Amino acid sequence: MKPTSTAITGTTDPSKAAGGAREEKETDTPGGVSRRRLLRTAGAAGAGGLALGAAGGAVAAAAGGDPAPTALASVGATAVAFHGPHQPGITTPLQAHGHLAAFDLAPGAGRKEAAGLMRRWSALATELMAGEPAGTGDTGVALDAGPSSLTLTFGFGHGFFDRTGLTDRRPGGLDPLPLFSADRLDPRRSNGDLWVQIGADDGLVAFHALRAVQRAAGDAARVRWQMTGFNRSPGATARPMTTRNLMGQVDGTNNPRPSDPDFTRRIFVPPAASPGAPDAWLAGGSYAVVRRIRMLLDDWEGLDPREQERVIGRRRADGAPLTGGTETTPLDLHRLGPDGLPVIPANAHARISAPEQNSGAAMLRRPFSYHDGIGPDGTPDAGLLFVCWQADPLRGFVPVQRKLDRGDALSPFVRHEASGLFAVPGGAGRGEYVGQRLLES
Ligand SMILES: C=CC1=C(C)c2cc3[nH]c(cc4nc(cc5[nH]c(cc1n2)c(C)c5CCC(=O)O)C(CCC(=O)O)=C4C)c(C)c3C=C
Ligand SMILES: [Fe+2]
Repeated sequence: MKPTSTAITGTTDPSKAAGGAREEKETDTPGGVSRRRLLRTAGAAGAGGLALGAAGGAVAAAAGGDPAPTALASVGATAVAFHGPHQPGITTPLQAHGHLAAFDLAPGAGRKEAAGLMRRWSALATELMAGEPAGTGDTGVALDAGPSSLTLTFGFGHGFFDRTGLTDRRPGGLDPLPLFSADRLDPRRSNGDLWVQIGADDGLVAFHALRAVQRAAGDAARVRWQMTGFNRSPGATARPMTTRNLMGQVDGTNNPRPSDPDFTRRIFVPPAASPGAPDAWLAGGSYAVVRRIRMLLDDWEGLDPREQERVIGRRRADGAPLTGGTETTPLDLHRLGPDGLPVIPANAHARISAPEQNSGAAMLRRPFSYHDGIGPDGTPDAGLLFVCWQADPLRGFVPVQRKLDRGDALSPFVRHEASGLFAVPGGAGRGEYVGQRLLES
């Protein structure tokens, strides 16, 4: 099916918005329409503010001809840049579809094979994120679609450094996370030598990228685990909103914002004190903590909605604090109710996890919901693929989770089932691959 669109809002890539100033080769779809041309059409329409009717393609088809290519909807046309100071997929707005995958280097594979793999994956990410096919052997799954905000993000786990003979370059932030008392972790679905996060606003584009990543791994690495998640689709709500999780809560309100003065310091690894420091290669990178957190939805949904709100400390309808205001009003942690007790309970999740309760510890939460079917007892295997980003896990996830583990009102309704910690290198410059500064040092 050819893409049609109802409105075009342009892309995040100025070269596309300008109507295809880029030089890459064009590739033909089976219908004879170049994907490159489709993207250019979208960009040109976006630049001119043109709105196209969804019926356009249907009219052409009814006339018996091959329908003229029409511009992609803005959802499909939006492209995220792969090259830059930081990898994509960290500050990129949440996408509707996500895949997380961990790989282990294959027996016998070492630094040379790891470097080759990162070179291949970086080239692949550059193509796919621009809406290009994955080289000559493309599977065709995404042929009709634009980049759809696709991002690919790559990280290294603890074992990667031993396997590649780079143990002395392993950053301290990769020391294993402590085991928390409520953890019920499955080691087969935890950690891994390499980690890939894929996000896109189209399910086929996301799957296509996952499959291409797996194929490009070749003999160098094997999938250790893979998880699939989702978020709200762009355009599903009347106005852009913070997404909801599967408990129905507005989730992500009090995230650090790129406009915050301390955002970069909190989320990205600073330049090393000396160029020879073991983790100098990680400057501009970040650490991702990944947790598969199952929600015990039957228990949660059995709770009175007012009790649900006290568990979090925010209203379910709009995410506003129980102390009043709107979603973005700060929590008033000191306000007492007529009973003399805090309006936001002492064990409310938002209170316990707030930076002011944790010596300023903060992280950028960027999760996907997941649903992996319904068990024989009727229980949904559903919850949150919790992904959070920070410059140092010991000043982000760890102290907050330690505190949540001791007395979070949400704990009886969730179960941490898998965990991963990955060092995510800074972004690649043009002609560079992700991790090159480590692997070729
Ligand atoms: C260790 C870190 C955290 C885990 C694990 C975690 C799990 C988790 N959270 C929710 C739902 C909500 N969390 C909210 C806020 C919030 N959560 C964390 C940290 C972890 N959450 C932080 C740092 C914050 C921000 C606190 C603040 O500054 O106010 C909220 C409120 C809305 C918001 O700010 O996003 C909700 C809702 C679930 C369901 C969950 C595990 C499944
Ligand atoms: Fe939370």
